[in-house]
Amino acid sequence: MTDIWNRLKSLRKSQGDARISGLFDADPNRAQAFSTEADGMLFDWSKTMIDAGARDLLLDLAKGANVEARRDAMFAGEKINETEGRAVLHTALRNLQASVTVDGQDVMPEVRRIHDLMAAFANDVRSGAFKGQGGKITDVVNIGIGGSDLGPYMATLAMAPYHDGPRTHFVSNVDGADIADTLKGLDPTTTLVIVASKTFTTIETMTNAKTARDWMAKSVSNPAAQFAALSSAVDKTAAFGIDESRVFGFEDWVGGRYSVWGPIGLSLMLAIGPERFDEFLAGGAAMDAHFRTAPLAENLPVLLALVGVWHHQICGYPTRAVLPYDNRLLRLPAYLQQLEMESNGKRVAMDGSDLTQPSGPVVWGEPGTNGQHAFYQLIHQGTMPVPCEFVLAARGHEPDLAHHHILLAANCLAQSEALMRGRSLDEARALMAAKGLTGAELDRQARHRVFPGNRPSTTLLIQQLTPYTLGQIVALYEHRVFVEGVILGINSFDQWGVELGKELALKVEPLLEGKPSPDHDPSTEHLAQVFRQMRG
Ligand SMILES: O=P(O)(O)OC[C@H]1O[C@H](O)[C@H](O)[C@@H](O)[C@@H]1O
Repeated sequence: MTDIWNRLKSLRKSQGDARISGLFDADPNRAQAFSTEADGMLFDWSKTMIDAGARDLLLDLAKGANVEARRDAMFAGEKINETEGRAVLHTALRNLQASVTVDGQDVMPEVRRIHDLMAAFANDVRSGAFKGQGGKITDVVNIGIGGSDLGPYMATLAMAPYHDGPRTHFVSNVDGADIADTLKGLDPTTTLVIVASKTFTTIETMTNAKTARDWMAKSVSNPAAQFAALSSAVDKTAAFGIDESRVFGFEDWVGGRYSVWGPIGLSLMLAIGPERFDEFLAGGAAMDAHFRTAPLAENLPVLLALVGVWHHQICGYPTRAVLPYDNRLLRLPAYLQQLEMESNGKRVAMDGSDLTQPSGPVVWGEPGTNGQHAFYQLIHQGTMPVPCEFVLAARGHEPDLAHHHILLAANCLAQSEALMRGRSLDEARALMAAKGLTGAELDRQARHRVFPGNRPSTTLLIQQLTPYTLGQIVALYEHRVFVEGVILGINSFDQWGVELGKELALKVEPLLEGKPSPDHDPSTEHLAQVFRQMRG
């Protein structure tokens, strides 16, 4: 492995100032050769500095890290999450016909049973067979945070054209503003509250759940009857008073940020109905099948991961931007931030040794075209390249607004072209000369208008954003994160890095209330003191 890493780094060095556009000049077939199609999607990774030599070495890296064996171990239910002693089987939630054993036990009958219970409940809510104390459920509030919020929230926004159920709302932040703003205007007698928490101990979620119960108790005699719970700690849900008929459980082998496929997806299922939800699962399952069977060189998650490794670990670009040209994928970047950074933002390898390569990159983004009018300035002319990952659907959902869609798509393609091509000093000078400038002023103005170009990007092109293609996209990114983690030797399925802050929050709370709380640093003590003064 060390040898392959070194060869990749020297290959990159040897590229010097070579330009991506030069790769196209050298290989007229590059656009096709560095585009990969699978199950109706196209991943174009030609606008990068990965040439045939780099591609082969990157594939060697994947082989050397035993990506295929680790993948098979994951699907087989082996306990690949070694620091928590758990299997990693979110894939089982979307492959309902599969047979999967954990500790020698077939887990699928229970997965199917819960799936069917959820579907029956969703149908009852949607039809009005399950009622609130004031009649048919009109609104659903999902209370959860992290993986118990980001997945269903992202997917529910993405699937807006398919909504034919109750309105859905999401509360995550412990900031009372979140729940106050959400509940304002809702009718407690026709609202269903879903408490989504894998552990059912997360303080933000429990605090919000109690506030929602108090809110409901002012209007209905039995608030708990309008609550449902999604959790892998089903014993704790009873203490909250939620009847077990509305408790949908899952096992600890479903990680929080991988949990949208099962009970945590209930709000999505309520919004679009169980049949559409199953199409979402089918899209994920199709990506699983592709990931398990396609050769590495044609395997979309593997290629996405290799492009990621190339840009971050080899080229040293610290971040990557995810830029969906699809307004309904508004929350995809936030969702991917958790998926990628919580999974691969780690400094030690599975065996506890220091990582020999940088951990995963910072991931960020916004939908296009909005980002163009905000931060693309830096992407085009800042000193640090930002690899961009564009996502685009060929068709929108508004036939009457097809001209909007063409304009949207034109912007997406134009951005990746501009990033690669840039604008030379000569071109900028010609522009300024055409405006009548001359001499030093022409030079000065021209320099501001130079675009260095040679900035890498990839484009994921899908036909249309449907439940099925959304499932494909989410599973694609999940497996990409997995492959990157395997290549880096990381356990992508724990998140110890979130613990310390949670622990300290419990100790800071008394400090803010002026109660004794030892062992804080002077800055924290001072901030708490001023905070108390400001509160009056
Ligand atoms: O679903 P819960 O148990 O409430 O957890 C919610 C979230 O909080 C934790 O701190 C983790 O960082 C996340 O991975 C998790 O998704």
